[in-house]
Amino acid sequence: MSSFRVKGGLKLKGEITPQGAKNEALQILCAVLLTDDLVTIHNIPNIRDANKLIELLADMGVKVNKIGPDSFTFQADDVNLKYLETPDFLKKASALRGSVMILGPLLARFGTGRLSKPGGDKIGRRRLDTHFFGFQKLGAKFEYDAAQEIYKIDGQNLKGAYMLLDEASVTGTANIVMAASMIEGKTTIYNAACEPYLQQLCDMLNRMGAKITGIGSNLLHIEGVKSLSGTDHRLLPDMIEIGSFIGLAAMTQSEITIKNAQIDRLGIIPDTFRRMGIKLEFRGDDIHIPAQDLYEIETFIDGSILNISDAIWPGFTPDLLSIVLVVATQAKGTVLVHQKMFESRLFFVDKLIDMGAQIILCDPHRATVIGLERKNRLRGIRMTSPDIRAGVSLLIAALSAEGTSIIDNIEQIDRGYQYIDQRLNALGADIVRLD
Ligand SMILES: CC(=O)N[C@H]1[C@@H](OP(=O)(O)OP(=O)(O)OC[C@H]2O[C@@H](n3ccc(=O)[nH]c3=O)[C@H](O)[C@@H]2O)O[C@H](CO)[C@@H](O)[C@@H]1O
Ligand SMILES: C=C(OP(=O)(O)O)C(=O)O
Repeated sequence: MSSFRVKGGLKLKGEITPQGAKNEALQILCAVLLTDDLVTIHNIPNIRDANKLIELLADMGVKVNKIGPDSFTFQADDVNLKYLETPDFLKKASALRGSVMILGPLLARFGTGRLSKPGGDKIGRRRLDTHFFGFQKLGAKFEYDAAQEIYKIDGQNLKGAYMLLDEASVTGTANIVMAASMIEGKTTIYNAACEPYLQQLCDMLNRMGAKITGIGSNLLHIEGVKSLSGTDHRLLPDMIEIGSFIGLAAMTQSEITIKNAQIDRLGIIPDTFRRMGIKLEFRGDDIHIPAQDLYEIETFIDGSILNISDAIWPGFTPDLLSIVLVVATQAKGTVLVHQKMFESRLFFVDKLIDMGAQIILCDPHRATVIGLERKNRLRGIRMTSPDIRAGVSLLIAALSAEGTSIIDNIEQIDRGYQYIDQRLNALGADIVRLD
């Protein structure tokens, strides 16, 4: 288990370029299984989850070649389906959440798929029902071996169908879209997730020869095709990393410019930080955050306390609520953070309270933060990172705190933020990795 030693209280300054998007990478990497042609992907972040998925694909027989610092080619022309039965596959697949999206491509292309319970953050119940409901609608047979925790999915001659998803699951929609793109007939998915990463996946599949319309909406139409061909794809900048850097700049009173942020794909994220009183300036496609002594959280029009909650896209992503929460600890004003999707994502506030923050955890889903207005600094402490986004929030808290903090279990942070210590140190932070 590795740790970060973080010296607090330093102001950062400079430019930072966001990495390629983690959650897009996981969808796009799985899509390489849909064709025996060459697929080239650029801007792949060097993070644990992407690397583990690339390794898994290689173990399945996909030919993987690194052709640039963040560019890879993939060719799935000789997939070893027998490998799916091995304990090695089941162990590796369960190490990350994104591996679940190999099922759709495997089903469409080979009529079969196997997976052990996928990993990812322990941030509450993370059911997969929507994925299997969708596959079943297409005619697949689903079996869950509870003793071994293995999901089995089989189905030759699948046929397109109409389906109304029980929830707009992000990875579920990606999985069903990939399965439906290469089977007979027309599939309609209503209540589909529609976030930018899914739009990117659908655009990529269309470039490969798929026929998907309704992209960007919650009603997708997919006309199945017989085969898909190779393509070239570039991942978007990671919007969660961008939000994290906005929060970091505000908390540490730093002047930071986030380069090439693809602002048009960030949805409601910039305005949500603006509601917290953080000044953001768009300079072309860069986001400039000036050093701010104090930021004041808005109230609602009637004067009542601001409530920031997550919602499916185009609502505010749940992955940035932990950042919002930590940023609020030094603001002027009060905010109610309501994490509707996940029931275990707010427990990390006890660490912020130990650091001196004023937070009332109302219940597992809601926390009220009363900003300290910088009258008191947070204090550096030793703490453990429970999940990827709480981990980065604790890192932001530690960077703004008085004294030194140790953050343990930083493998969680490494899951989704590439070279975060080196990149922030280049802006003037003092973070030491202790192995
Ligand atoms: C690898 C990946 O891409 N992970 C992301 C993906 O996870 P993932 O695809 O696993 O998340 P889902 O969209 O399936 O659902 C997330 C949670 O929200 C609940 N839910 C979902 C939809 C809905 O309409 N109502 C509802 O309550 C689900 O029951 C579940 O507990 O999307 C999540 C929601 O944006 C993000 O937090 C994850 O970072
Ligand atoms: C929860 C997240 O990731 P995963 O779905 O991979 O656990 C996240 O990226 O915030």
